[in-house]
Amino acid sequence: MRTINIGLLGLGTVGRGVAELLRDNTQEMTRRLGCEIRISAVCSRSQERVQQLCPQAAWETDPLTLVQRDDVDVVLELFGGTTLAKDAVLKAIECGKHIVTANKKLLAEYGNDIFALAEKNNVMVHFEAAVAGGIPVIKALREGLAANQIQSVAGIINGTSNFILSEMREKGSAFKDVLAEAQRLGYAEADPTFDIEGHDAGHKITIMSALAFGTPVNFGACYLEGISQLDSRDIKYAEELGYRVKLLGITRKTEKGIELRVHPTLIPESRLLANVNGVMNAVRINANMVGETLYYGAGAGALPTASAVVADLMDIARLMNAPSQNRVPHLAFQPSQVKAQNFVSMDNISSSYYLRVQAADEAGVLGKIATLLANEGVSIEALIQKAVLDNNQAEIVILTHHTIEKNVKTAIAAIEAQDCVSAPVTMIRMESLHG
Ligand SMILES: NC(=O)C1=CN([C@@H]2O[C@H](COP(=O)(O)OP(=O)(O)OC[C@H]3O[C@@H](n4cnc5c(N)ncnc54)[C@H](O)[C@@H]3O)[C@@H](O)[C@H]2O)C=CC1
Ligand SMILES: N[C@@H](CC=O)C(=O)O
Ligand code: NA
Repeated sequence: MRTINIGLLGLGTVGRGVAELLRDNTQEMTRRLGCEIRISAVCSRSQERVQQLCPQAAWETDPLTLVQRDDVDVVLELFGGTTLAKDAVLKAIECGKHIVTANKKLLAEYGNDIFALAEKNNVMVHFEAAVAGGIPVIKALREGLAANQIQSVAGIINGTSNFILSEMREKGSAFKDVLAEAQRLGYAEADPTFDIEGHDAGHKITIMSALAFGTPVNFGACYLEGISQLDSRDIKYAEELGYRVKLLGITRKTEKGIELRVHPTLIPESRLLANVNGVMNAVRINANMVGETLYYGAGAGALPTASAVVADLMDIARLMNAPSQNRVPHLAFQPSQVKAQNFVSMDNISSSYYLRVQAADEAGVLGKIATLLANEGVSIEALIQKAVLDNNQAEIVILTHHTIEKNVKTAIAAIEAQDCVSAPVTMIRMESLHG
């Protein structure tokens, strides 16, 4: 029976998961695949860990040496980061080795160079684990939905942020307290900036946007706004109005161009996405033939992520001897058809908005605010006045109809300039999820 030899870079959370999966599922995988997968070499900082998890594999300390070994056919890049991981991936491709990576940062920032080099060297780079971990959403975008024109992708694609938002809603806790809890439970990184400021979700939606619309990967075009500034009051008020607040990655094709953004978003509580809680992920894709499809599951964790890594490995094993035209293109479209397109600036996106205004609790204030919104063509869908605060202050919560973002921003600036308004206006975008 044919054997595919693997070189494994990194034996951290995901690397360990891969080693355990290959140990526990070998028989079933071989039945499906018709060939054997063997880890022949591992680059890890600890030899003891290699002996413990991959006793049959050689220990390498230098990633560039590992990728050049004759007994490595496919390199699994599970280091993370964009320094050594990038050097090792590029070197491996130059040596004609196929790649499986879980590294969304690497692909969102350097994917174009990596895929171009892979095309040139006739190798495959697979990356299912990089987006929504164990959920096969890359497979869906590249293959399952290949007969469609994709219209939009929207997803809860950062488990740490979703855990924090779920706890804030259920327990009314403050952001910083839940973050500490997420760190204690091991969900968030010691430096959780990447998760909570939207970078991780931005990397993932950037990759999905390229696959959906046939563009180069363009992380620079992605608007990022995380959850660190969210106040639990807004989550509570949103809930009273029938909405949940989620950190969404959104990409959408419009007449003006492609929208690509990550930000906290109000979603009607009846929608499935609004009910994805804790560390779970979900991605909703709208496409012109199939309509709406939704993908839900574990977006992180050793074994769910390993499930995606090893499925990629199995795809590569099947296609290794196939002519290159039989392979699925890296960015879903033929390389010659991957074309840059206009991205819509945030000022020009169309959305509805949740606004919270803190103002003097006196006659005429509501009317003044409504007029300032109307002056910019912003129409109000709902308006409630919340509890009277100290010092004769009230909070006014407004939901708007769909409008262009720059109109809302101009209206907010005018509202904030009023003497009766005593704090910056809170603005959260709302998602109608109509495609
Ligand atoms: N942890 C998760 O649930 C998920 C992780 N990912 C991605 O998978 C990749 C790996 O993530 P984790 O396993 O969580 O990270 P990790 O930090 O647990 O593991 C990385 C491992 O690589 C090792 N490493 C890094 N540079 C090395 C070097 N020069 N020589 C030897 N060893 C080196 C580290 O010591 C560590 O053991 C990242 O790109 C991450 O974004 C993707 C989806 C989910
Ligand atoms: N940090 C990520 C896990 C990997 O993608 C998350 O919290 O979802
Ligand atoms: Na995935």
